Amino acid sequence: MSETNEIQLNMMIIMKPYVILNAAMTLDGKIATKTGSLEISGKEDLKRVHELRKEVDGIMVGINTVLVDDPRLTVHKIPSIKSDNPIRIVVDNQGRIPLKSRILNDDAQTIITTSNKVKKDKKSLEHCKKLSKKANIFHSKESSVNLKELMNYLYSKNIKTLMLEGGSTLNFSMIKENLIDEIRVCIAPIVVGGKYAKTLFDGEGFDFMNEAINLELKNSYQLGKDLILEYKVL
Ligand SMILES: NC(=O)c1ccc[n+]([C@@H]2O[C@H](COP(=O)([O-])OP(=O)(O)OC[C@H]3O[C@@H](n4cnc5c(N)ncnc54)[C@H](O)[C@@H]3O)[C@@H](O)[C@H]2O)c1
Ligand SMILES: Nc1nc(=O)c(N)c(NC[C@H](O)[C@H](O)[C@H](O)COP(=O)(O)O)[nH]1
Repeated sequence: MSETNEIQLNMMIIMKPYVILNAAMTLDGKIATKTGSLEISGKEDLKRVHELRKEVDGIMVGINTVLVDDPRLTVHKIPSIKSDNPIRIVVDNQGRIPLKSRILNDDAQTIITTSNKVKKDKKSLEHCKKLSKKANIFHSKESSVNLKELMNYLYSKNIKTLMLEGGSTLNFSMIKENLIDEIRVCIAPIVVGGKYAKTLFDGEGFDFMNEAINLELKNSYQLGKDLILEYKVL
């Protein structure tokens, strides 16, 4: 894993963490069913995911993943100690994380990143005040979190390697901004279908194939019943 790299923000060259997107999907590319049910990968894959969580400095998800899954984002499926847990980051424009969410527990530090929508709404502002007792808050000045600015902020907080764990909307925003360095995907031998089920990348998508992000397959192997594919983003 190369540790750091550079990006351009407002004509300036800034530093960002090395970002690995990790996800589990069905053969038909779904990362959850339309109801949010998500037991996709096998126990061997979950161990691989937790080994990766242990290796990185930070782990990031979008607000919908927190609302749907209530994840801990800690290392708990392999032997570990508290200091193995990466710093957790949630991209949450309006500061909607419920105070009882497991991501706010004491097992690791949490950074919540919000947008200028918070300052325009009294209720959000009050909720964010409560959240700030349990997490650090990064306020983006724009109406949707500026991901390049966020990457630079995380780098300044010593997060040199970052695992991105979804969901589909944040995955697309991150790849569109050229912020992902590597993709590791677990393909489970199942099919669920459903046009409303989330896929690995949703968001608005590109209009033309010539806008597609190019990848290079670096490694592939079978793990239990699943297939692991590792790509470098070109
Ligand atoms: N199988 C897997 O590996 C896996 C992993 C994680 C999540 N999931 C699933 O993904 C689903 C959630 O995905 P989703 O797409 O609904 O939501 P998401 O988790 O990607 O969160 C998206 C939200 O983040 C906020 N956001 C703020 N700034 C943003 C920006 N710059 N770009 C993008 N988003 C920004 C917005 O409110 C946006 O709606 C859940 O069902 C979850 O179970 C699956
Ligand atoms: N590798 C993998 N296989 C799956 O079958 C699946 N559904 C996920 N999904 C990841 C998602 O981010 C979940 O929200 C967390 O895995 C929740 O669990 P934690 O308490 O954080 O361990 N990941």
